[in-house]
Amino acid sequence: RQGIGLRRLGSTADDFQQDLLSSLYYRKGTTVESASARDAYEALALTVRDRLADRRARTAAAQFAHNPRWVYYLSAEYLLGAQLEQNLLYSGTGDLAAQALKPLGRSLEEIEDLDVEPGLGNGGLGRLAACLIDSMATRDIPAVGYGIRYDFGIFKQSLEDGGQAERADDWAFHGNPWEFPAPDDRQTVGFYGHTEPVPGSPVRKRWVPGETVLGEPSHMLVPGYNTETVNIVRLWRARGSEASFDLSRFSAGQYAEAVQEAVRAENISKVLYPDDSTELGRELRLKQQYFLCSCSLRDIIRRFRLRNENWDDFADKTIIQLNDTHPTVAIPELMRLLVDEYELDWDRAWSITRRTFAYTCHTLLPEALETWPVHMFERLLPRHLEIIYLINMHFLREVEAHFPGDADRIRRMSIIGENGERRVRMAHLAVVGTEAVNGVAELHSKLLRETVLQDFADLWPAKFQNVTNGISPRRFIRLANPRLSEVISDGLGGDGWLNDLDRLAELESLADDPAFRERWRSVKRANKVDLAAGDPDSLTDVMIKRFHEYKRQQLKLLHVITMYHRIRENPNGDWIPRTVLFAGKAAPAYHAAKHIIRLINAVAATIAADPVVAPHLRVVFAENYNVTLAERIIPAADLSEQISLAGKEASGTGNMKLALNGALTIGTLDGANIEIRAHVGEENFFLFGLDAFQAAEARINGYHPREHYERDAELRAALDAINAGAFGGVGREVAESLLGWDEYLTLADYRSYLDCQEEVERAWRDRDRWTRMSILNTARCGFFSADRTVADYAARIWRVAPVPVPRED
Ligand SMILES: CCc1ccc([C@H](C)CC(=O)N[C@@H]2O[C@H](CO)[C@@H](O)[C@H](O)[C@H]2O)cc1
Repeated sequence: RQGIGLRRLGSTADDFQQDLLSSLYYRKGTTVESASARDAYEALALTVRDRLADRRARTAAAQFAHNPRWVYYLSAEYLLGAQLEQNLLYSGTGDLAAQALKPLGRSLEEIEDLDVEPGLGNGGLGRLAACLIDSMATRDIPAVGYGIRYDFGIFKQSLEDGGQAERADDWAFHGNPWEFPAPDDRQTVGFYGHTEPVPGSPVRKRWVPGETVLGEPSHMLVPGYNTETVNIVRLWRARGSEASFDLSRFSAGQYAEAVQEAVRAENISKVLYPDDSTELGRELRLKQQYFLCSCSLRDIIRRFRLRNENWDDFADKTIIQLNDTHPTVAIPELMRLLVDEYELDWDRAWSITRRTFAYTCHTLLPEALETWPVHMFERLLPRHLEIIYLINMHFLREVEAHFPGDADRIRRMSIIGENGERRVRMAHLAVVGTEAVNGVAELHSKLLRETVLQDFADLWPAKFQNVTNGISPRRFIRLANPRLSEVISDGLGGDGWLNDLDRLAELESLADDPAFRERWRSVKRANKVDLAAGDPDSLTDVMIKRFHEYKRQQLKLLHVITMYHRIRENPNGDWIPRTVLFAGKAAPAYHAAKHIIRLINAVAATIAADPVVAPHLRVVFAENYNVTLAERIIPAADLSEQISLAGKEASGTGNMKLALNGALTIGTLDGANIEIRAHVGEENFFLFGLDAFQAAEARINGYHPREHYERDAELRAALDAINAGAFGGVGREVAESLLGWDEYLTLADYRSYLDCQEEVERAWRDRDRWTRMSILNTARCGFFSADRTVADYAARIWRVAPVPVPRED
């Protein structure tokens, strides 16, 4: 195929205008006169997409020619956020777009409101995946993200009489102009069925699936910032096979039966599971995980064989990062493909497989570590269970060799859990089948080595690493906070810092400049006016994250109730006006978390209705927290609540986003809080509470939450008020669990937290001190760029180097 030259897309305002009109006429089939707002949005999206596709073509050619080691990021979740603003920024066409929309009588703001965000994730893990693929492109690393194109993303949250209500999120109801369907790259995926021996081969088997579905990919462009590279994220959607529509049944009037096979197939990618910490063990979820892995591995092998024919080069040309245990079944799937379909012998296949995969663990919660019943595996993936047994057999021999006669260790480390129902321990399989295992913050990685995965760290110490999370500065300060970005670019002479976030350190000297501090304060105030959550001069105290008892939104609530009591007891006190803003979703089946949401809204209503307290204190619950809302709240925050029980939050990434935007953190020594405090300086961080070791000790030495209730009058008053029904009779379940087991030592940390909040108020009263601390937080957050995170993965785990993409072909 000879490369015929494509006429390059012009870069002038007129070129852009012409391209927008041609998209409107030829791709939307309408005219300027009759174009709807959505027509204008889609025409604009296609015009911007073309410019990125131009770079994509050159990227694909350069990367293909280089035949590098490819990074494949396998994730069941991606929280990509809204695309238009990002792609306007990354294509440098923001002003051209605003200009070109004028003749259509449309403004960019109006059009941007039509840009939905694909909510294909729950929280931290999904957003991290999006930040990392953004940084891989920005760092010119050849990479592909693989995921699932759920028809329905994370549910839409609304409040109904103070409680969370969920509605299906049909995110692509109006279509998605940012994706390229690629039906030619469809893959066939099998389920159920049985295996048959292959004559003459002791190991190979023939799997006869009982059911097959098609996996159809569509990809979205992942542009790098200030570079030519444009990578892709490929999302798989399940379809019934061509023959899945049963015409005879249809013509017999059995309409449902006629389409049932297709419906069954499509159900696989129908909806994202909304749990972010408790595995429900649903078979459909395992089906989703295998569907993702089988489609992606076949696509990866197809790409490998385009440039390579020797299987022994596979691991040198491929590194697959497993985003938590959710895609771990990819390990036995690659073994199945290499042994059963490509007829490699077991040991050769295993050495390739182990060198191909790496695993990132994102949690410490035992209930979040996935295990699947052996009987479910046997039914759904019979061949994979056989392969897992073989992997386990070889592995336990290795354990036996290292720790002869240590039966208990064998039982603890086995991939198959035998206590009670036999279950496949996916984290064990992930550690055994990969060459690198990492946690997502120093403390988390240390606790992984010393607790949940200690046995494995004893056996393979070199395998365990840490790669502290990071965030995309393009989305979470440049796009979210243009005012602050402008102040920074003025101070640093241009926006180079967006590709080199450590340059923020140059701001430190400006912290002593009163004029700069004044500008800094006015930006924060303007962002608070935009957010309109409350009095822009009040201390905006923000807690935005998924609801979970370990994150301790309940502790923030006890502080609010105590403030409420204090103000009522001393109405004329010199109170600092404070706006407490909560946002976040609870997994629909997580009732304890939903009780906390209900109590927050009841307390908010009680305070709002109280003429004595309302002038000083306001509680707001912002509905339907997602990436777009985060981009609105973070720039307006003064105080960042990172108050999880030490040892429970693997890292956190919201903490990084808030600190980068000049919010001061009140937090425990948990996850990345520790590293944030180390970078911004202890004097610029409000620390409280037990550390991870003390928390573990407290539980071991017998923890009695009632003792704190008895001992602390303000705490007792807060809990008694809840139990007395002071807040619309809501919240008794919350008080009960705190006075009962209090799993996350909320009462133990209450007093230290309250004292720390007084420290916060003392600092707030000194505006210059607060503003200096805020500037220094931003200046010292360079480390938390996802570009640094990706550079760490590339150097220490992926062992890949950037592949530059030429500006012109
Ligand atoms: C099986 C159900 C399930 C689903 C998702 C998860 C995720 C691992 C939960 C998650 O999002 N973890 C968060 O990952 C972030 C990115 O590394 C960290 O910053 C957060 O601390 C961690 O809670 C666990 C269990």
